[in-house]
Amino acid sequence: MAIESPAKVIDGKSVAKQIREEIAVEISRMKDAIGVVPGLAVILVGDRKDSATYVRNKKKACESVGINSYEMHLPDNSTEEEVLHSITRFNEDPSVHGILVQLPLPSHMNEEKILNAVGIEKDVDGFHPLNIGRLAMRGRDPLFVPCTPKGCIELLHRYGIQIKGKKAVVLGRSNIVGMPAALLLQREDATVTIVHSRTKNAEDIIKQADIIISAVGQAHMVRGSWIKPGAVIIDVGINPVEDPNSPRGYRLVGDVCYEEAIKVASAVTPVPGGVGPMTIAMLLSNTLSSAKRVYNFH
Ligand SMILES: NC(=O)C1=CN([C@@H]2O[C@H](COP(=O)(O)OP(=O)(O)OC[C@H]3O[C@@H](n4cnc5c(N)ncnc54)[C@H](OP(=O)(O)O)[C@@H]3O)[C@@H](O)[C@H]2O)C=CC1
Ligand SMILES: Nc1nc(=O)c2c([nH]1)NC[C@@H]1CN(c3ccc(C(=O)N[C@@H](CCC(=O)O)C(=O)O)cc3)C=[N+]21
Repeated sequence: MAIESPAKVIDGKSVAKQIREEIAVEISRMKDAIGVVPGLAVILVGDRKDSATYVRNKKKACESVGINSYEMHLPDNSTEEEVLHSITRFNEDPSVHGILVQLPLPSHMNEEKILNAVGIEKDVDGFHPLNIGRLAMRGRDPLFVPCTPKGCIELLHRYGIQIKGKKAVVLGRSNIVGMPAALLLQREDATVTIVHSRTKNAEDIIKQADIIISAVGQAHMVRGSWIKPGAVIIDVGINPVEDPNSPRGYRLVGDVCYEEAIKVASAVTPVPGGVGPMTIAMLLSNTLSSAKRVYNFH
């Protein structure tokens, strides 16, 4: 009987902690040398509970590494002009090096118009079309790479997983995760296929992948039988499922059926504790590089 080698858990939580420690060292080095402390501004519109939690976590993470954080909380019924006004203020404020507009915005707002207003040199989310355009072009470099896809690639690098020449499948094509993740994998010389809601035979395509990055937002969609033995799985999905045994009444699971995947794959990220903490670590990293760029400090 063949002995299955157990899949390796890709521990995003501990890698993120290590990255935060590296960032903290850099921040104190910069403060000592030139007296500058990086600043991140977060704009939150409305009262979505999940968004409020994310914003709180980002603030805590800033504090833990020594980044100044500024928060603008606007009510759900604010006008687009009010949001644009806060963005302009932060664009002009020299103590702010990164601006993040928490998504989703209330449905009456034009997301494109609002995200375009963030100065590209402070766009630490990497959502500005000019940043995405540069990410897509050969020989060009964006000022900032979107945090979640960057966190996925960073996990692969830190676990010594080769990307070059590999077959990668990305599930999902959103502007904030799937599409930039596919662009990044391609820049790393993977051969990339994107699966979305209109894809036929998704299972067959996924089964060929050496590397899977999943960002569809469908609990447990990817089953163990869809995975090639030895594949590496980065599960971005964060999906609440009912769980009467959990104090909140629900728990979070990924897009991939973890219990099945761990038996087939060579490495898997858990949810929670995988990509989520990396997203926040990359946001801190982008904010630090933004401040370094302003002062030409290396
Ligand atoms: N860990 C982290 O840091 C982060 C996690 N997330 C999580 O990642 C997930 C995806 O987020 P986001 O990209 O914003 O989501 P979106 O809803 O914007 O995009 C989902 C994508 O998945 C595709 N899709 C949906 N259902 C299926 C299906 N059954 N088969 C194949 N493709 C499908 C959609 O296809 P189509 O384009 O055809 O509609 C779309 O491209 C969510 O669970 C979210 O909570 C998001 C951001 C950060
Ligand atoms: N402008 C903008 N930028 C974003 O980057 C952005 C956004 N809007 N809107 C929402 C999504 C979602 N997102 C997450 C970040 C961290 C965790 C995270 O840290 N999760 C933990 C814990 C989750 C928990 O327990 O609640 C984990 O997976 O271990 C999750 C999700 C960033 N997003």
